[in-house]
Amino acid sequence: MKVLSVASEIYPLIKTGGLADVAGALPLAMGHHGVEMRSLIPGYPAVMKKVGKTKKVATIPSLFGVKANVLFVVHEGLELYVLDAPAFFQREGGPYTDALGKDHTDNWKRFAALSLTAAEIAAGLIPAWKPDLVHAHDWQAGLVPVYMRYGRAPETPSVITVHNIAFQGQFSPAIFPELALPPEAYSVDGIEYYGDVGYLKGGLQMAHAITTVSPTYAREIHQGEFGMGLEGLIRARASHASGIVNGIDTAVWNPLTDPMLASSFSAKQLTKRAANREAVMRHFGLDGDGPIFCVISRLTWQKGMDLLAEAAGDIVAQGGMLAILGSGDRALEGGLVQAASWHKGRIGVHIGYDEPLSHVMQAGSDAILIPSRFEPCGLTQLYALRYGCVPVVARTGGLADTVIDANEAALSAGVATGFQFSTITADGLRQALARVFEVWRDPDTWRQLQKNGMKSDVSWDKSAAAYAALYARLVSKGN
Ligand SMILES: Nc1ncnc2c1ncn2[C@@H]1O[C@H](COP(=O)(O)OP(=O)(O)O[C@H]2O[C@H](CO)[C@@H](O)[C@H](O)[C@H]2O)[C@@H](O)[C@H]1O
Repeated sequence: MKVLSVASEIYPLIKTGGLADVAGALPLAMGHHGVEMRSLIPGYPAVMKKVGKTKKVATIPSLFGVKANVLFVVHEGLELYVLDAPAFFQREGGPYTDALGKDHTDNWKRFAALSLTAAEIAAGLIPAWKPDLVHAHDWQAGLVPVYMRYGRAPETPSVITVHNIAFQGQFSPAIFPELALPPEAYSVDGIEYYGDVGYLKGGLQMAHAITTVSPTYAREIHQGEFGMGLEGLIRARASHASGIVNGIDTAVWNPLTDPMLASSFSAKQLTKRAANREAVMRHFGLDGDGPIFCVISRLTWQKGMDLLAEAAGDIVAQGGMLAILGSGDRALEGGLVQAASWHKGRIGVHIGYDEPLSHVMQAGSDAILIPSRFEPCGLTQLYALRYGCVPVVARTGGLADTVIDANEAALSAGVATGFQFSTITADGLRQALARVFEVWRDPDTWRQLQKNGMKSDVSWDKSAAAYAALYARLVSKGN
């Protein structure tokens, strides 16, 4: 079966968050399930530079008024169609923002262009490779099912995956006439969304199936608190929606072979984590001998980083250390930097994005803190499990589905892998930290937690099989 995946970022070419990891790992995992998955991605400068020599497979003379080519290349096992439309994608800055971090004002057009190209590929733009199904990710690809339904591929099944329903791609209705859609598309059954145009809304309405990245989040978004305005639509389409938990690329994230580590290790040689611990301490200027808690995150309200700032002093008071890597909200960044200046040698902050450092932190820290208010799946707890770094997580979304809390029952059954807390407040986090310190003081139990985590199946195997079954069902139905 041929499946076209459409995403606005893909590891290892361009990444701002977890979407890239999933978009980069899923195609490789699907290969083991008889699915030939190719990915359509925008030709940002970083992508064009890294892929090197490409082959032109299609030309679109006027894509919203600009000339575009579709290029094909195989990069690190990924079969890629790159949308080379310099007017849209050859820009300074990130995939969505300019060099100053401001959203491009024409993002609606840039990602409509990506989506329309995907629909054209579904309709046969590249005769040698016509997909049996198209899988769109997040709002940036939200219009893919819309263009397919209203265009020339209404029969080809489509799936949309929601990685975070908080990001919806909501734009002024003034853009509608420029989207090259028929007038009836601007309706409650189409892309109209509270008087605006909603890209994710349109995708959720039109896709043949909806998935999100964990079973718990799939249930949570039925409620207003989590659905963020889309809960009614999610409920109406519940019979077409499901949750499939993310896996991770266990070849990239392998503590035995990871070239980014100071020292490789396995569950049998946990003492070899020590060199990584030293590297973390050096990088963050830490000098204690208690447990190291790490945070690798966007520094935002979603991720509970204000709660972390409130509870940081408690970690130090109990003899722990804290290493924070992230960027995001300026006020939250400032609060954490200030905590570090108050607790020199105990709290270290690195504002920025650093992939190799994130690997070393997972390999050298004792625990990772993830106090998210909501978390569709979460990947850092999965990397942590694999690297013997014990996850301490809020009980929400995929965090609830992937970490087994170290309560008495789970500890005595020998299955606990981390700590969960359900009151997602600074006090809830403090209480969890008290439990963490208690177990930390018992090295045998702590080691057992690490080993259980390292044994957990965080690979794509099961989830790729679930996607393969979903694709097969949709394709065999005729849609
Ligand atoms: N400063 C930094 N330096 C280096 N690496 C950093 C970093 N900050 C974050 N990262 C990395 O970026 C990724 C973030 O993954 P998350 O699962 O937290 O996803 P995110 O919230 O971006 O995406 C959404 O999509 C994913 C994928 O479906 C869901 O898991 C998640 O719940 C949802 O919110 C991880 O690989 C992490 O290591």
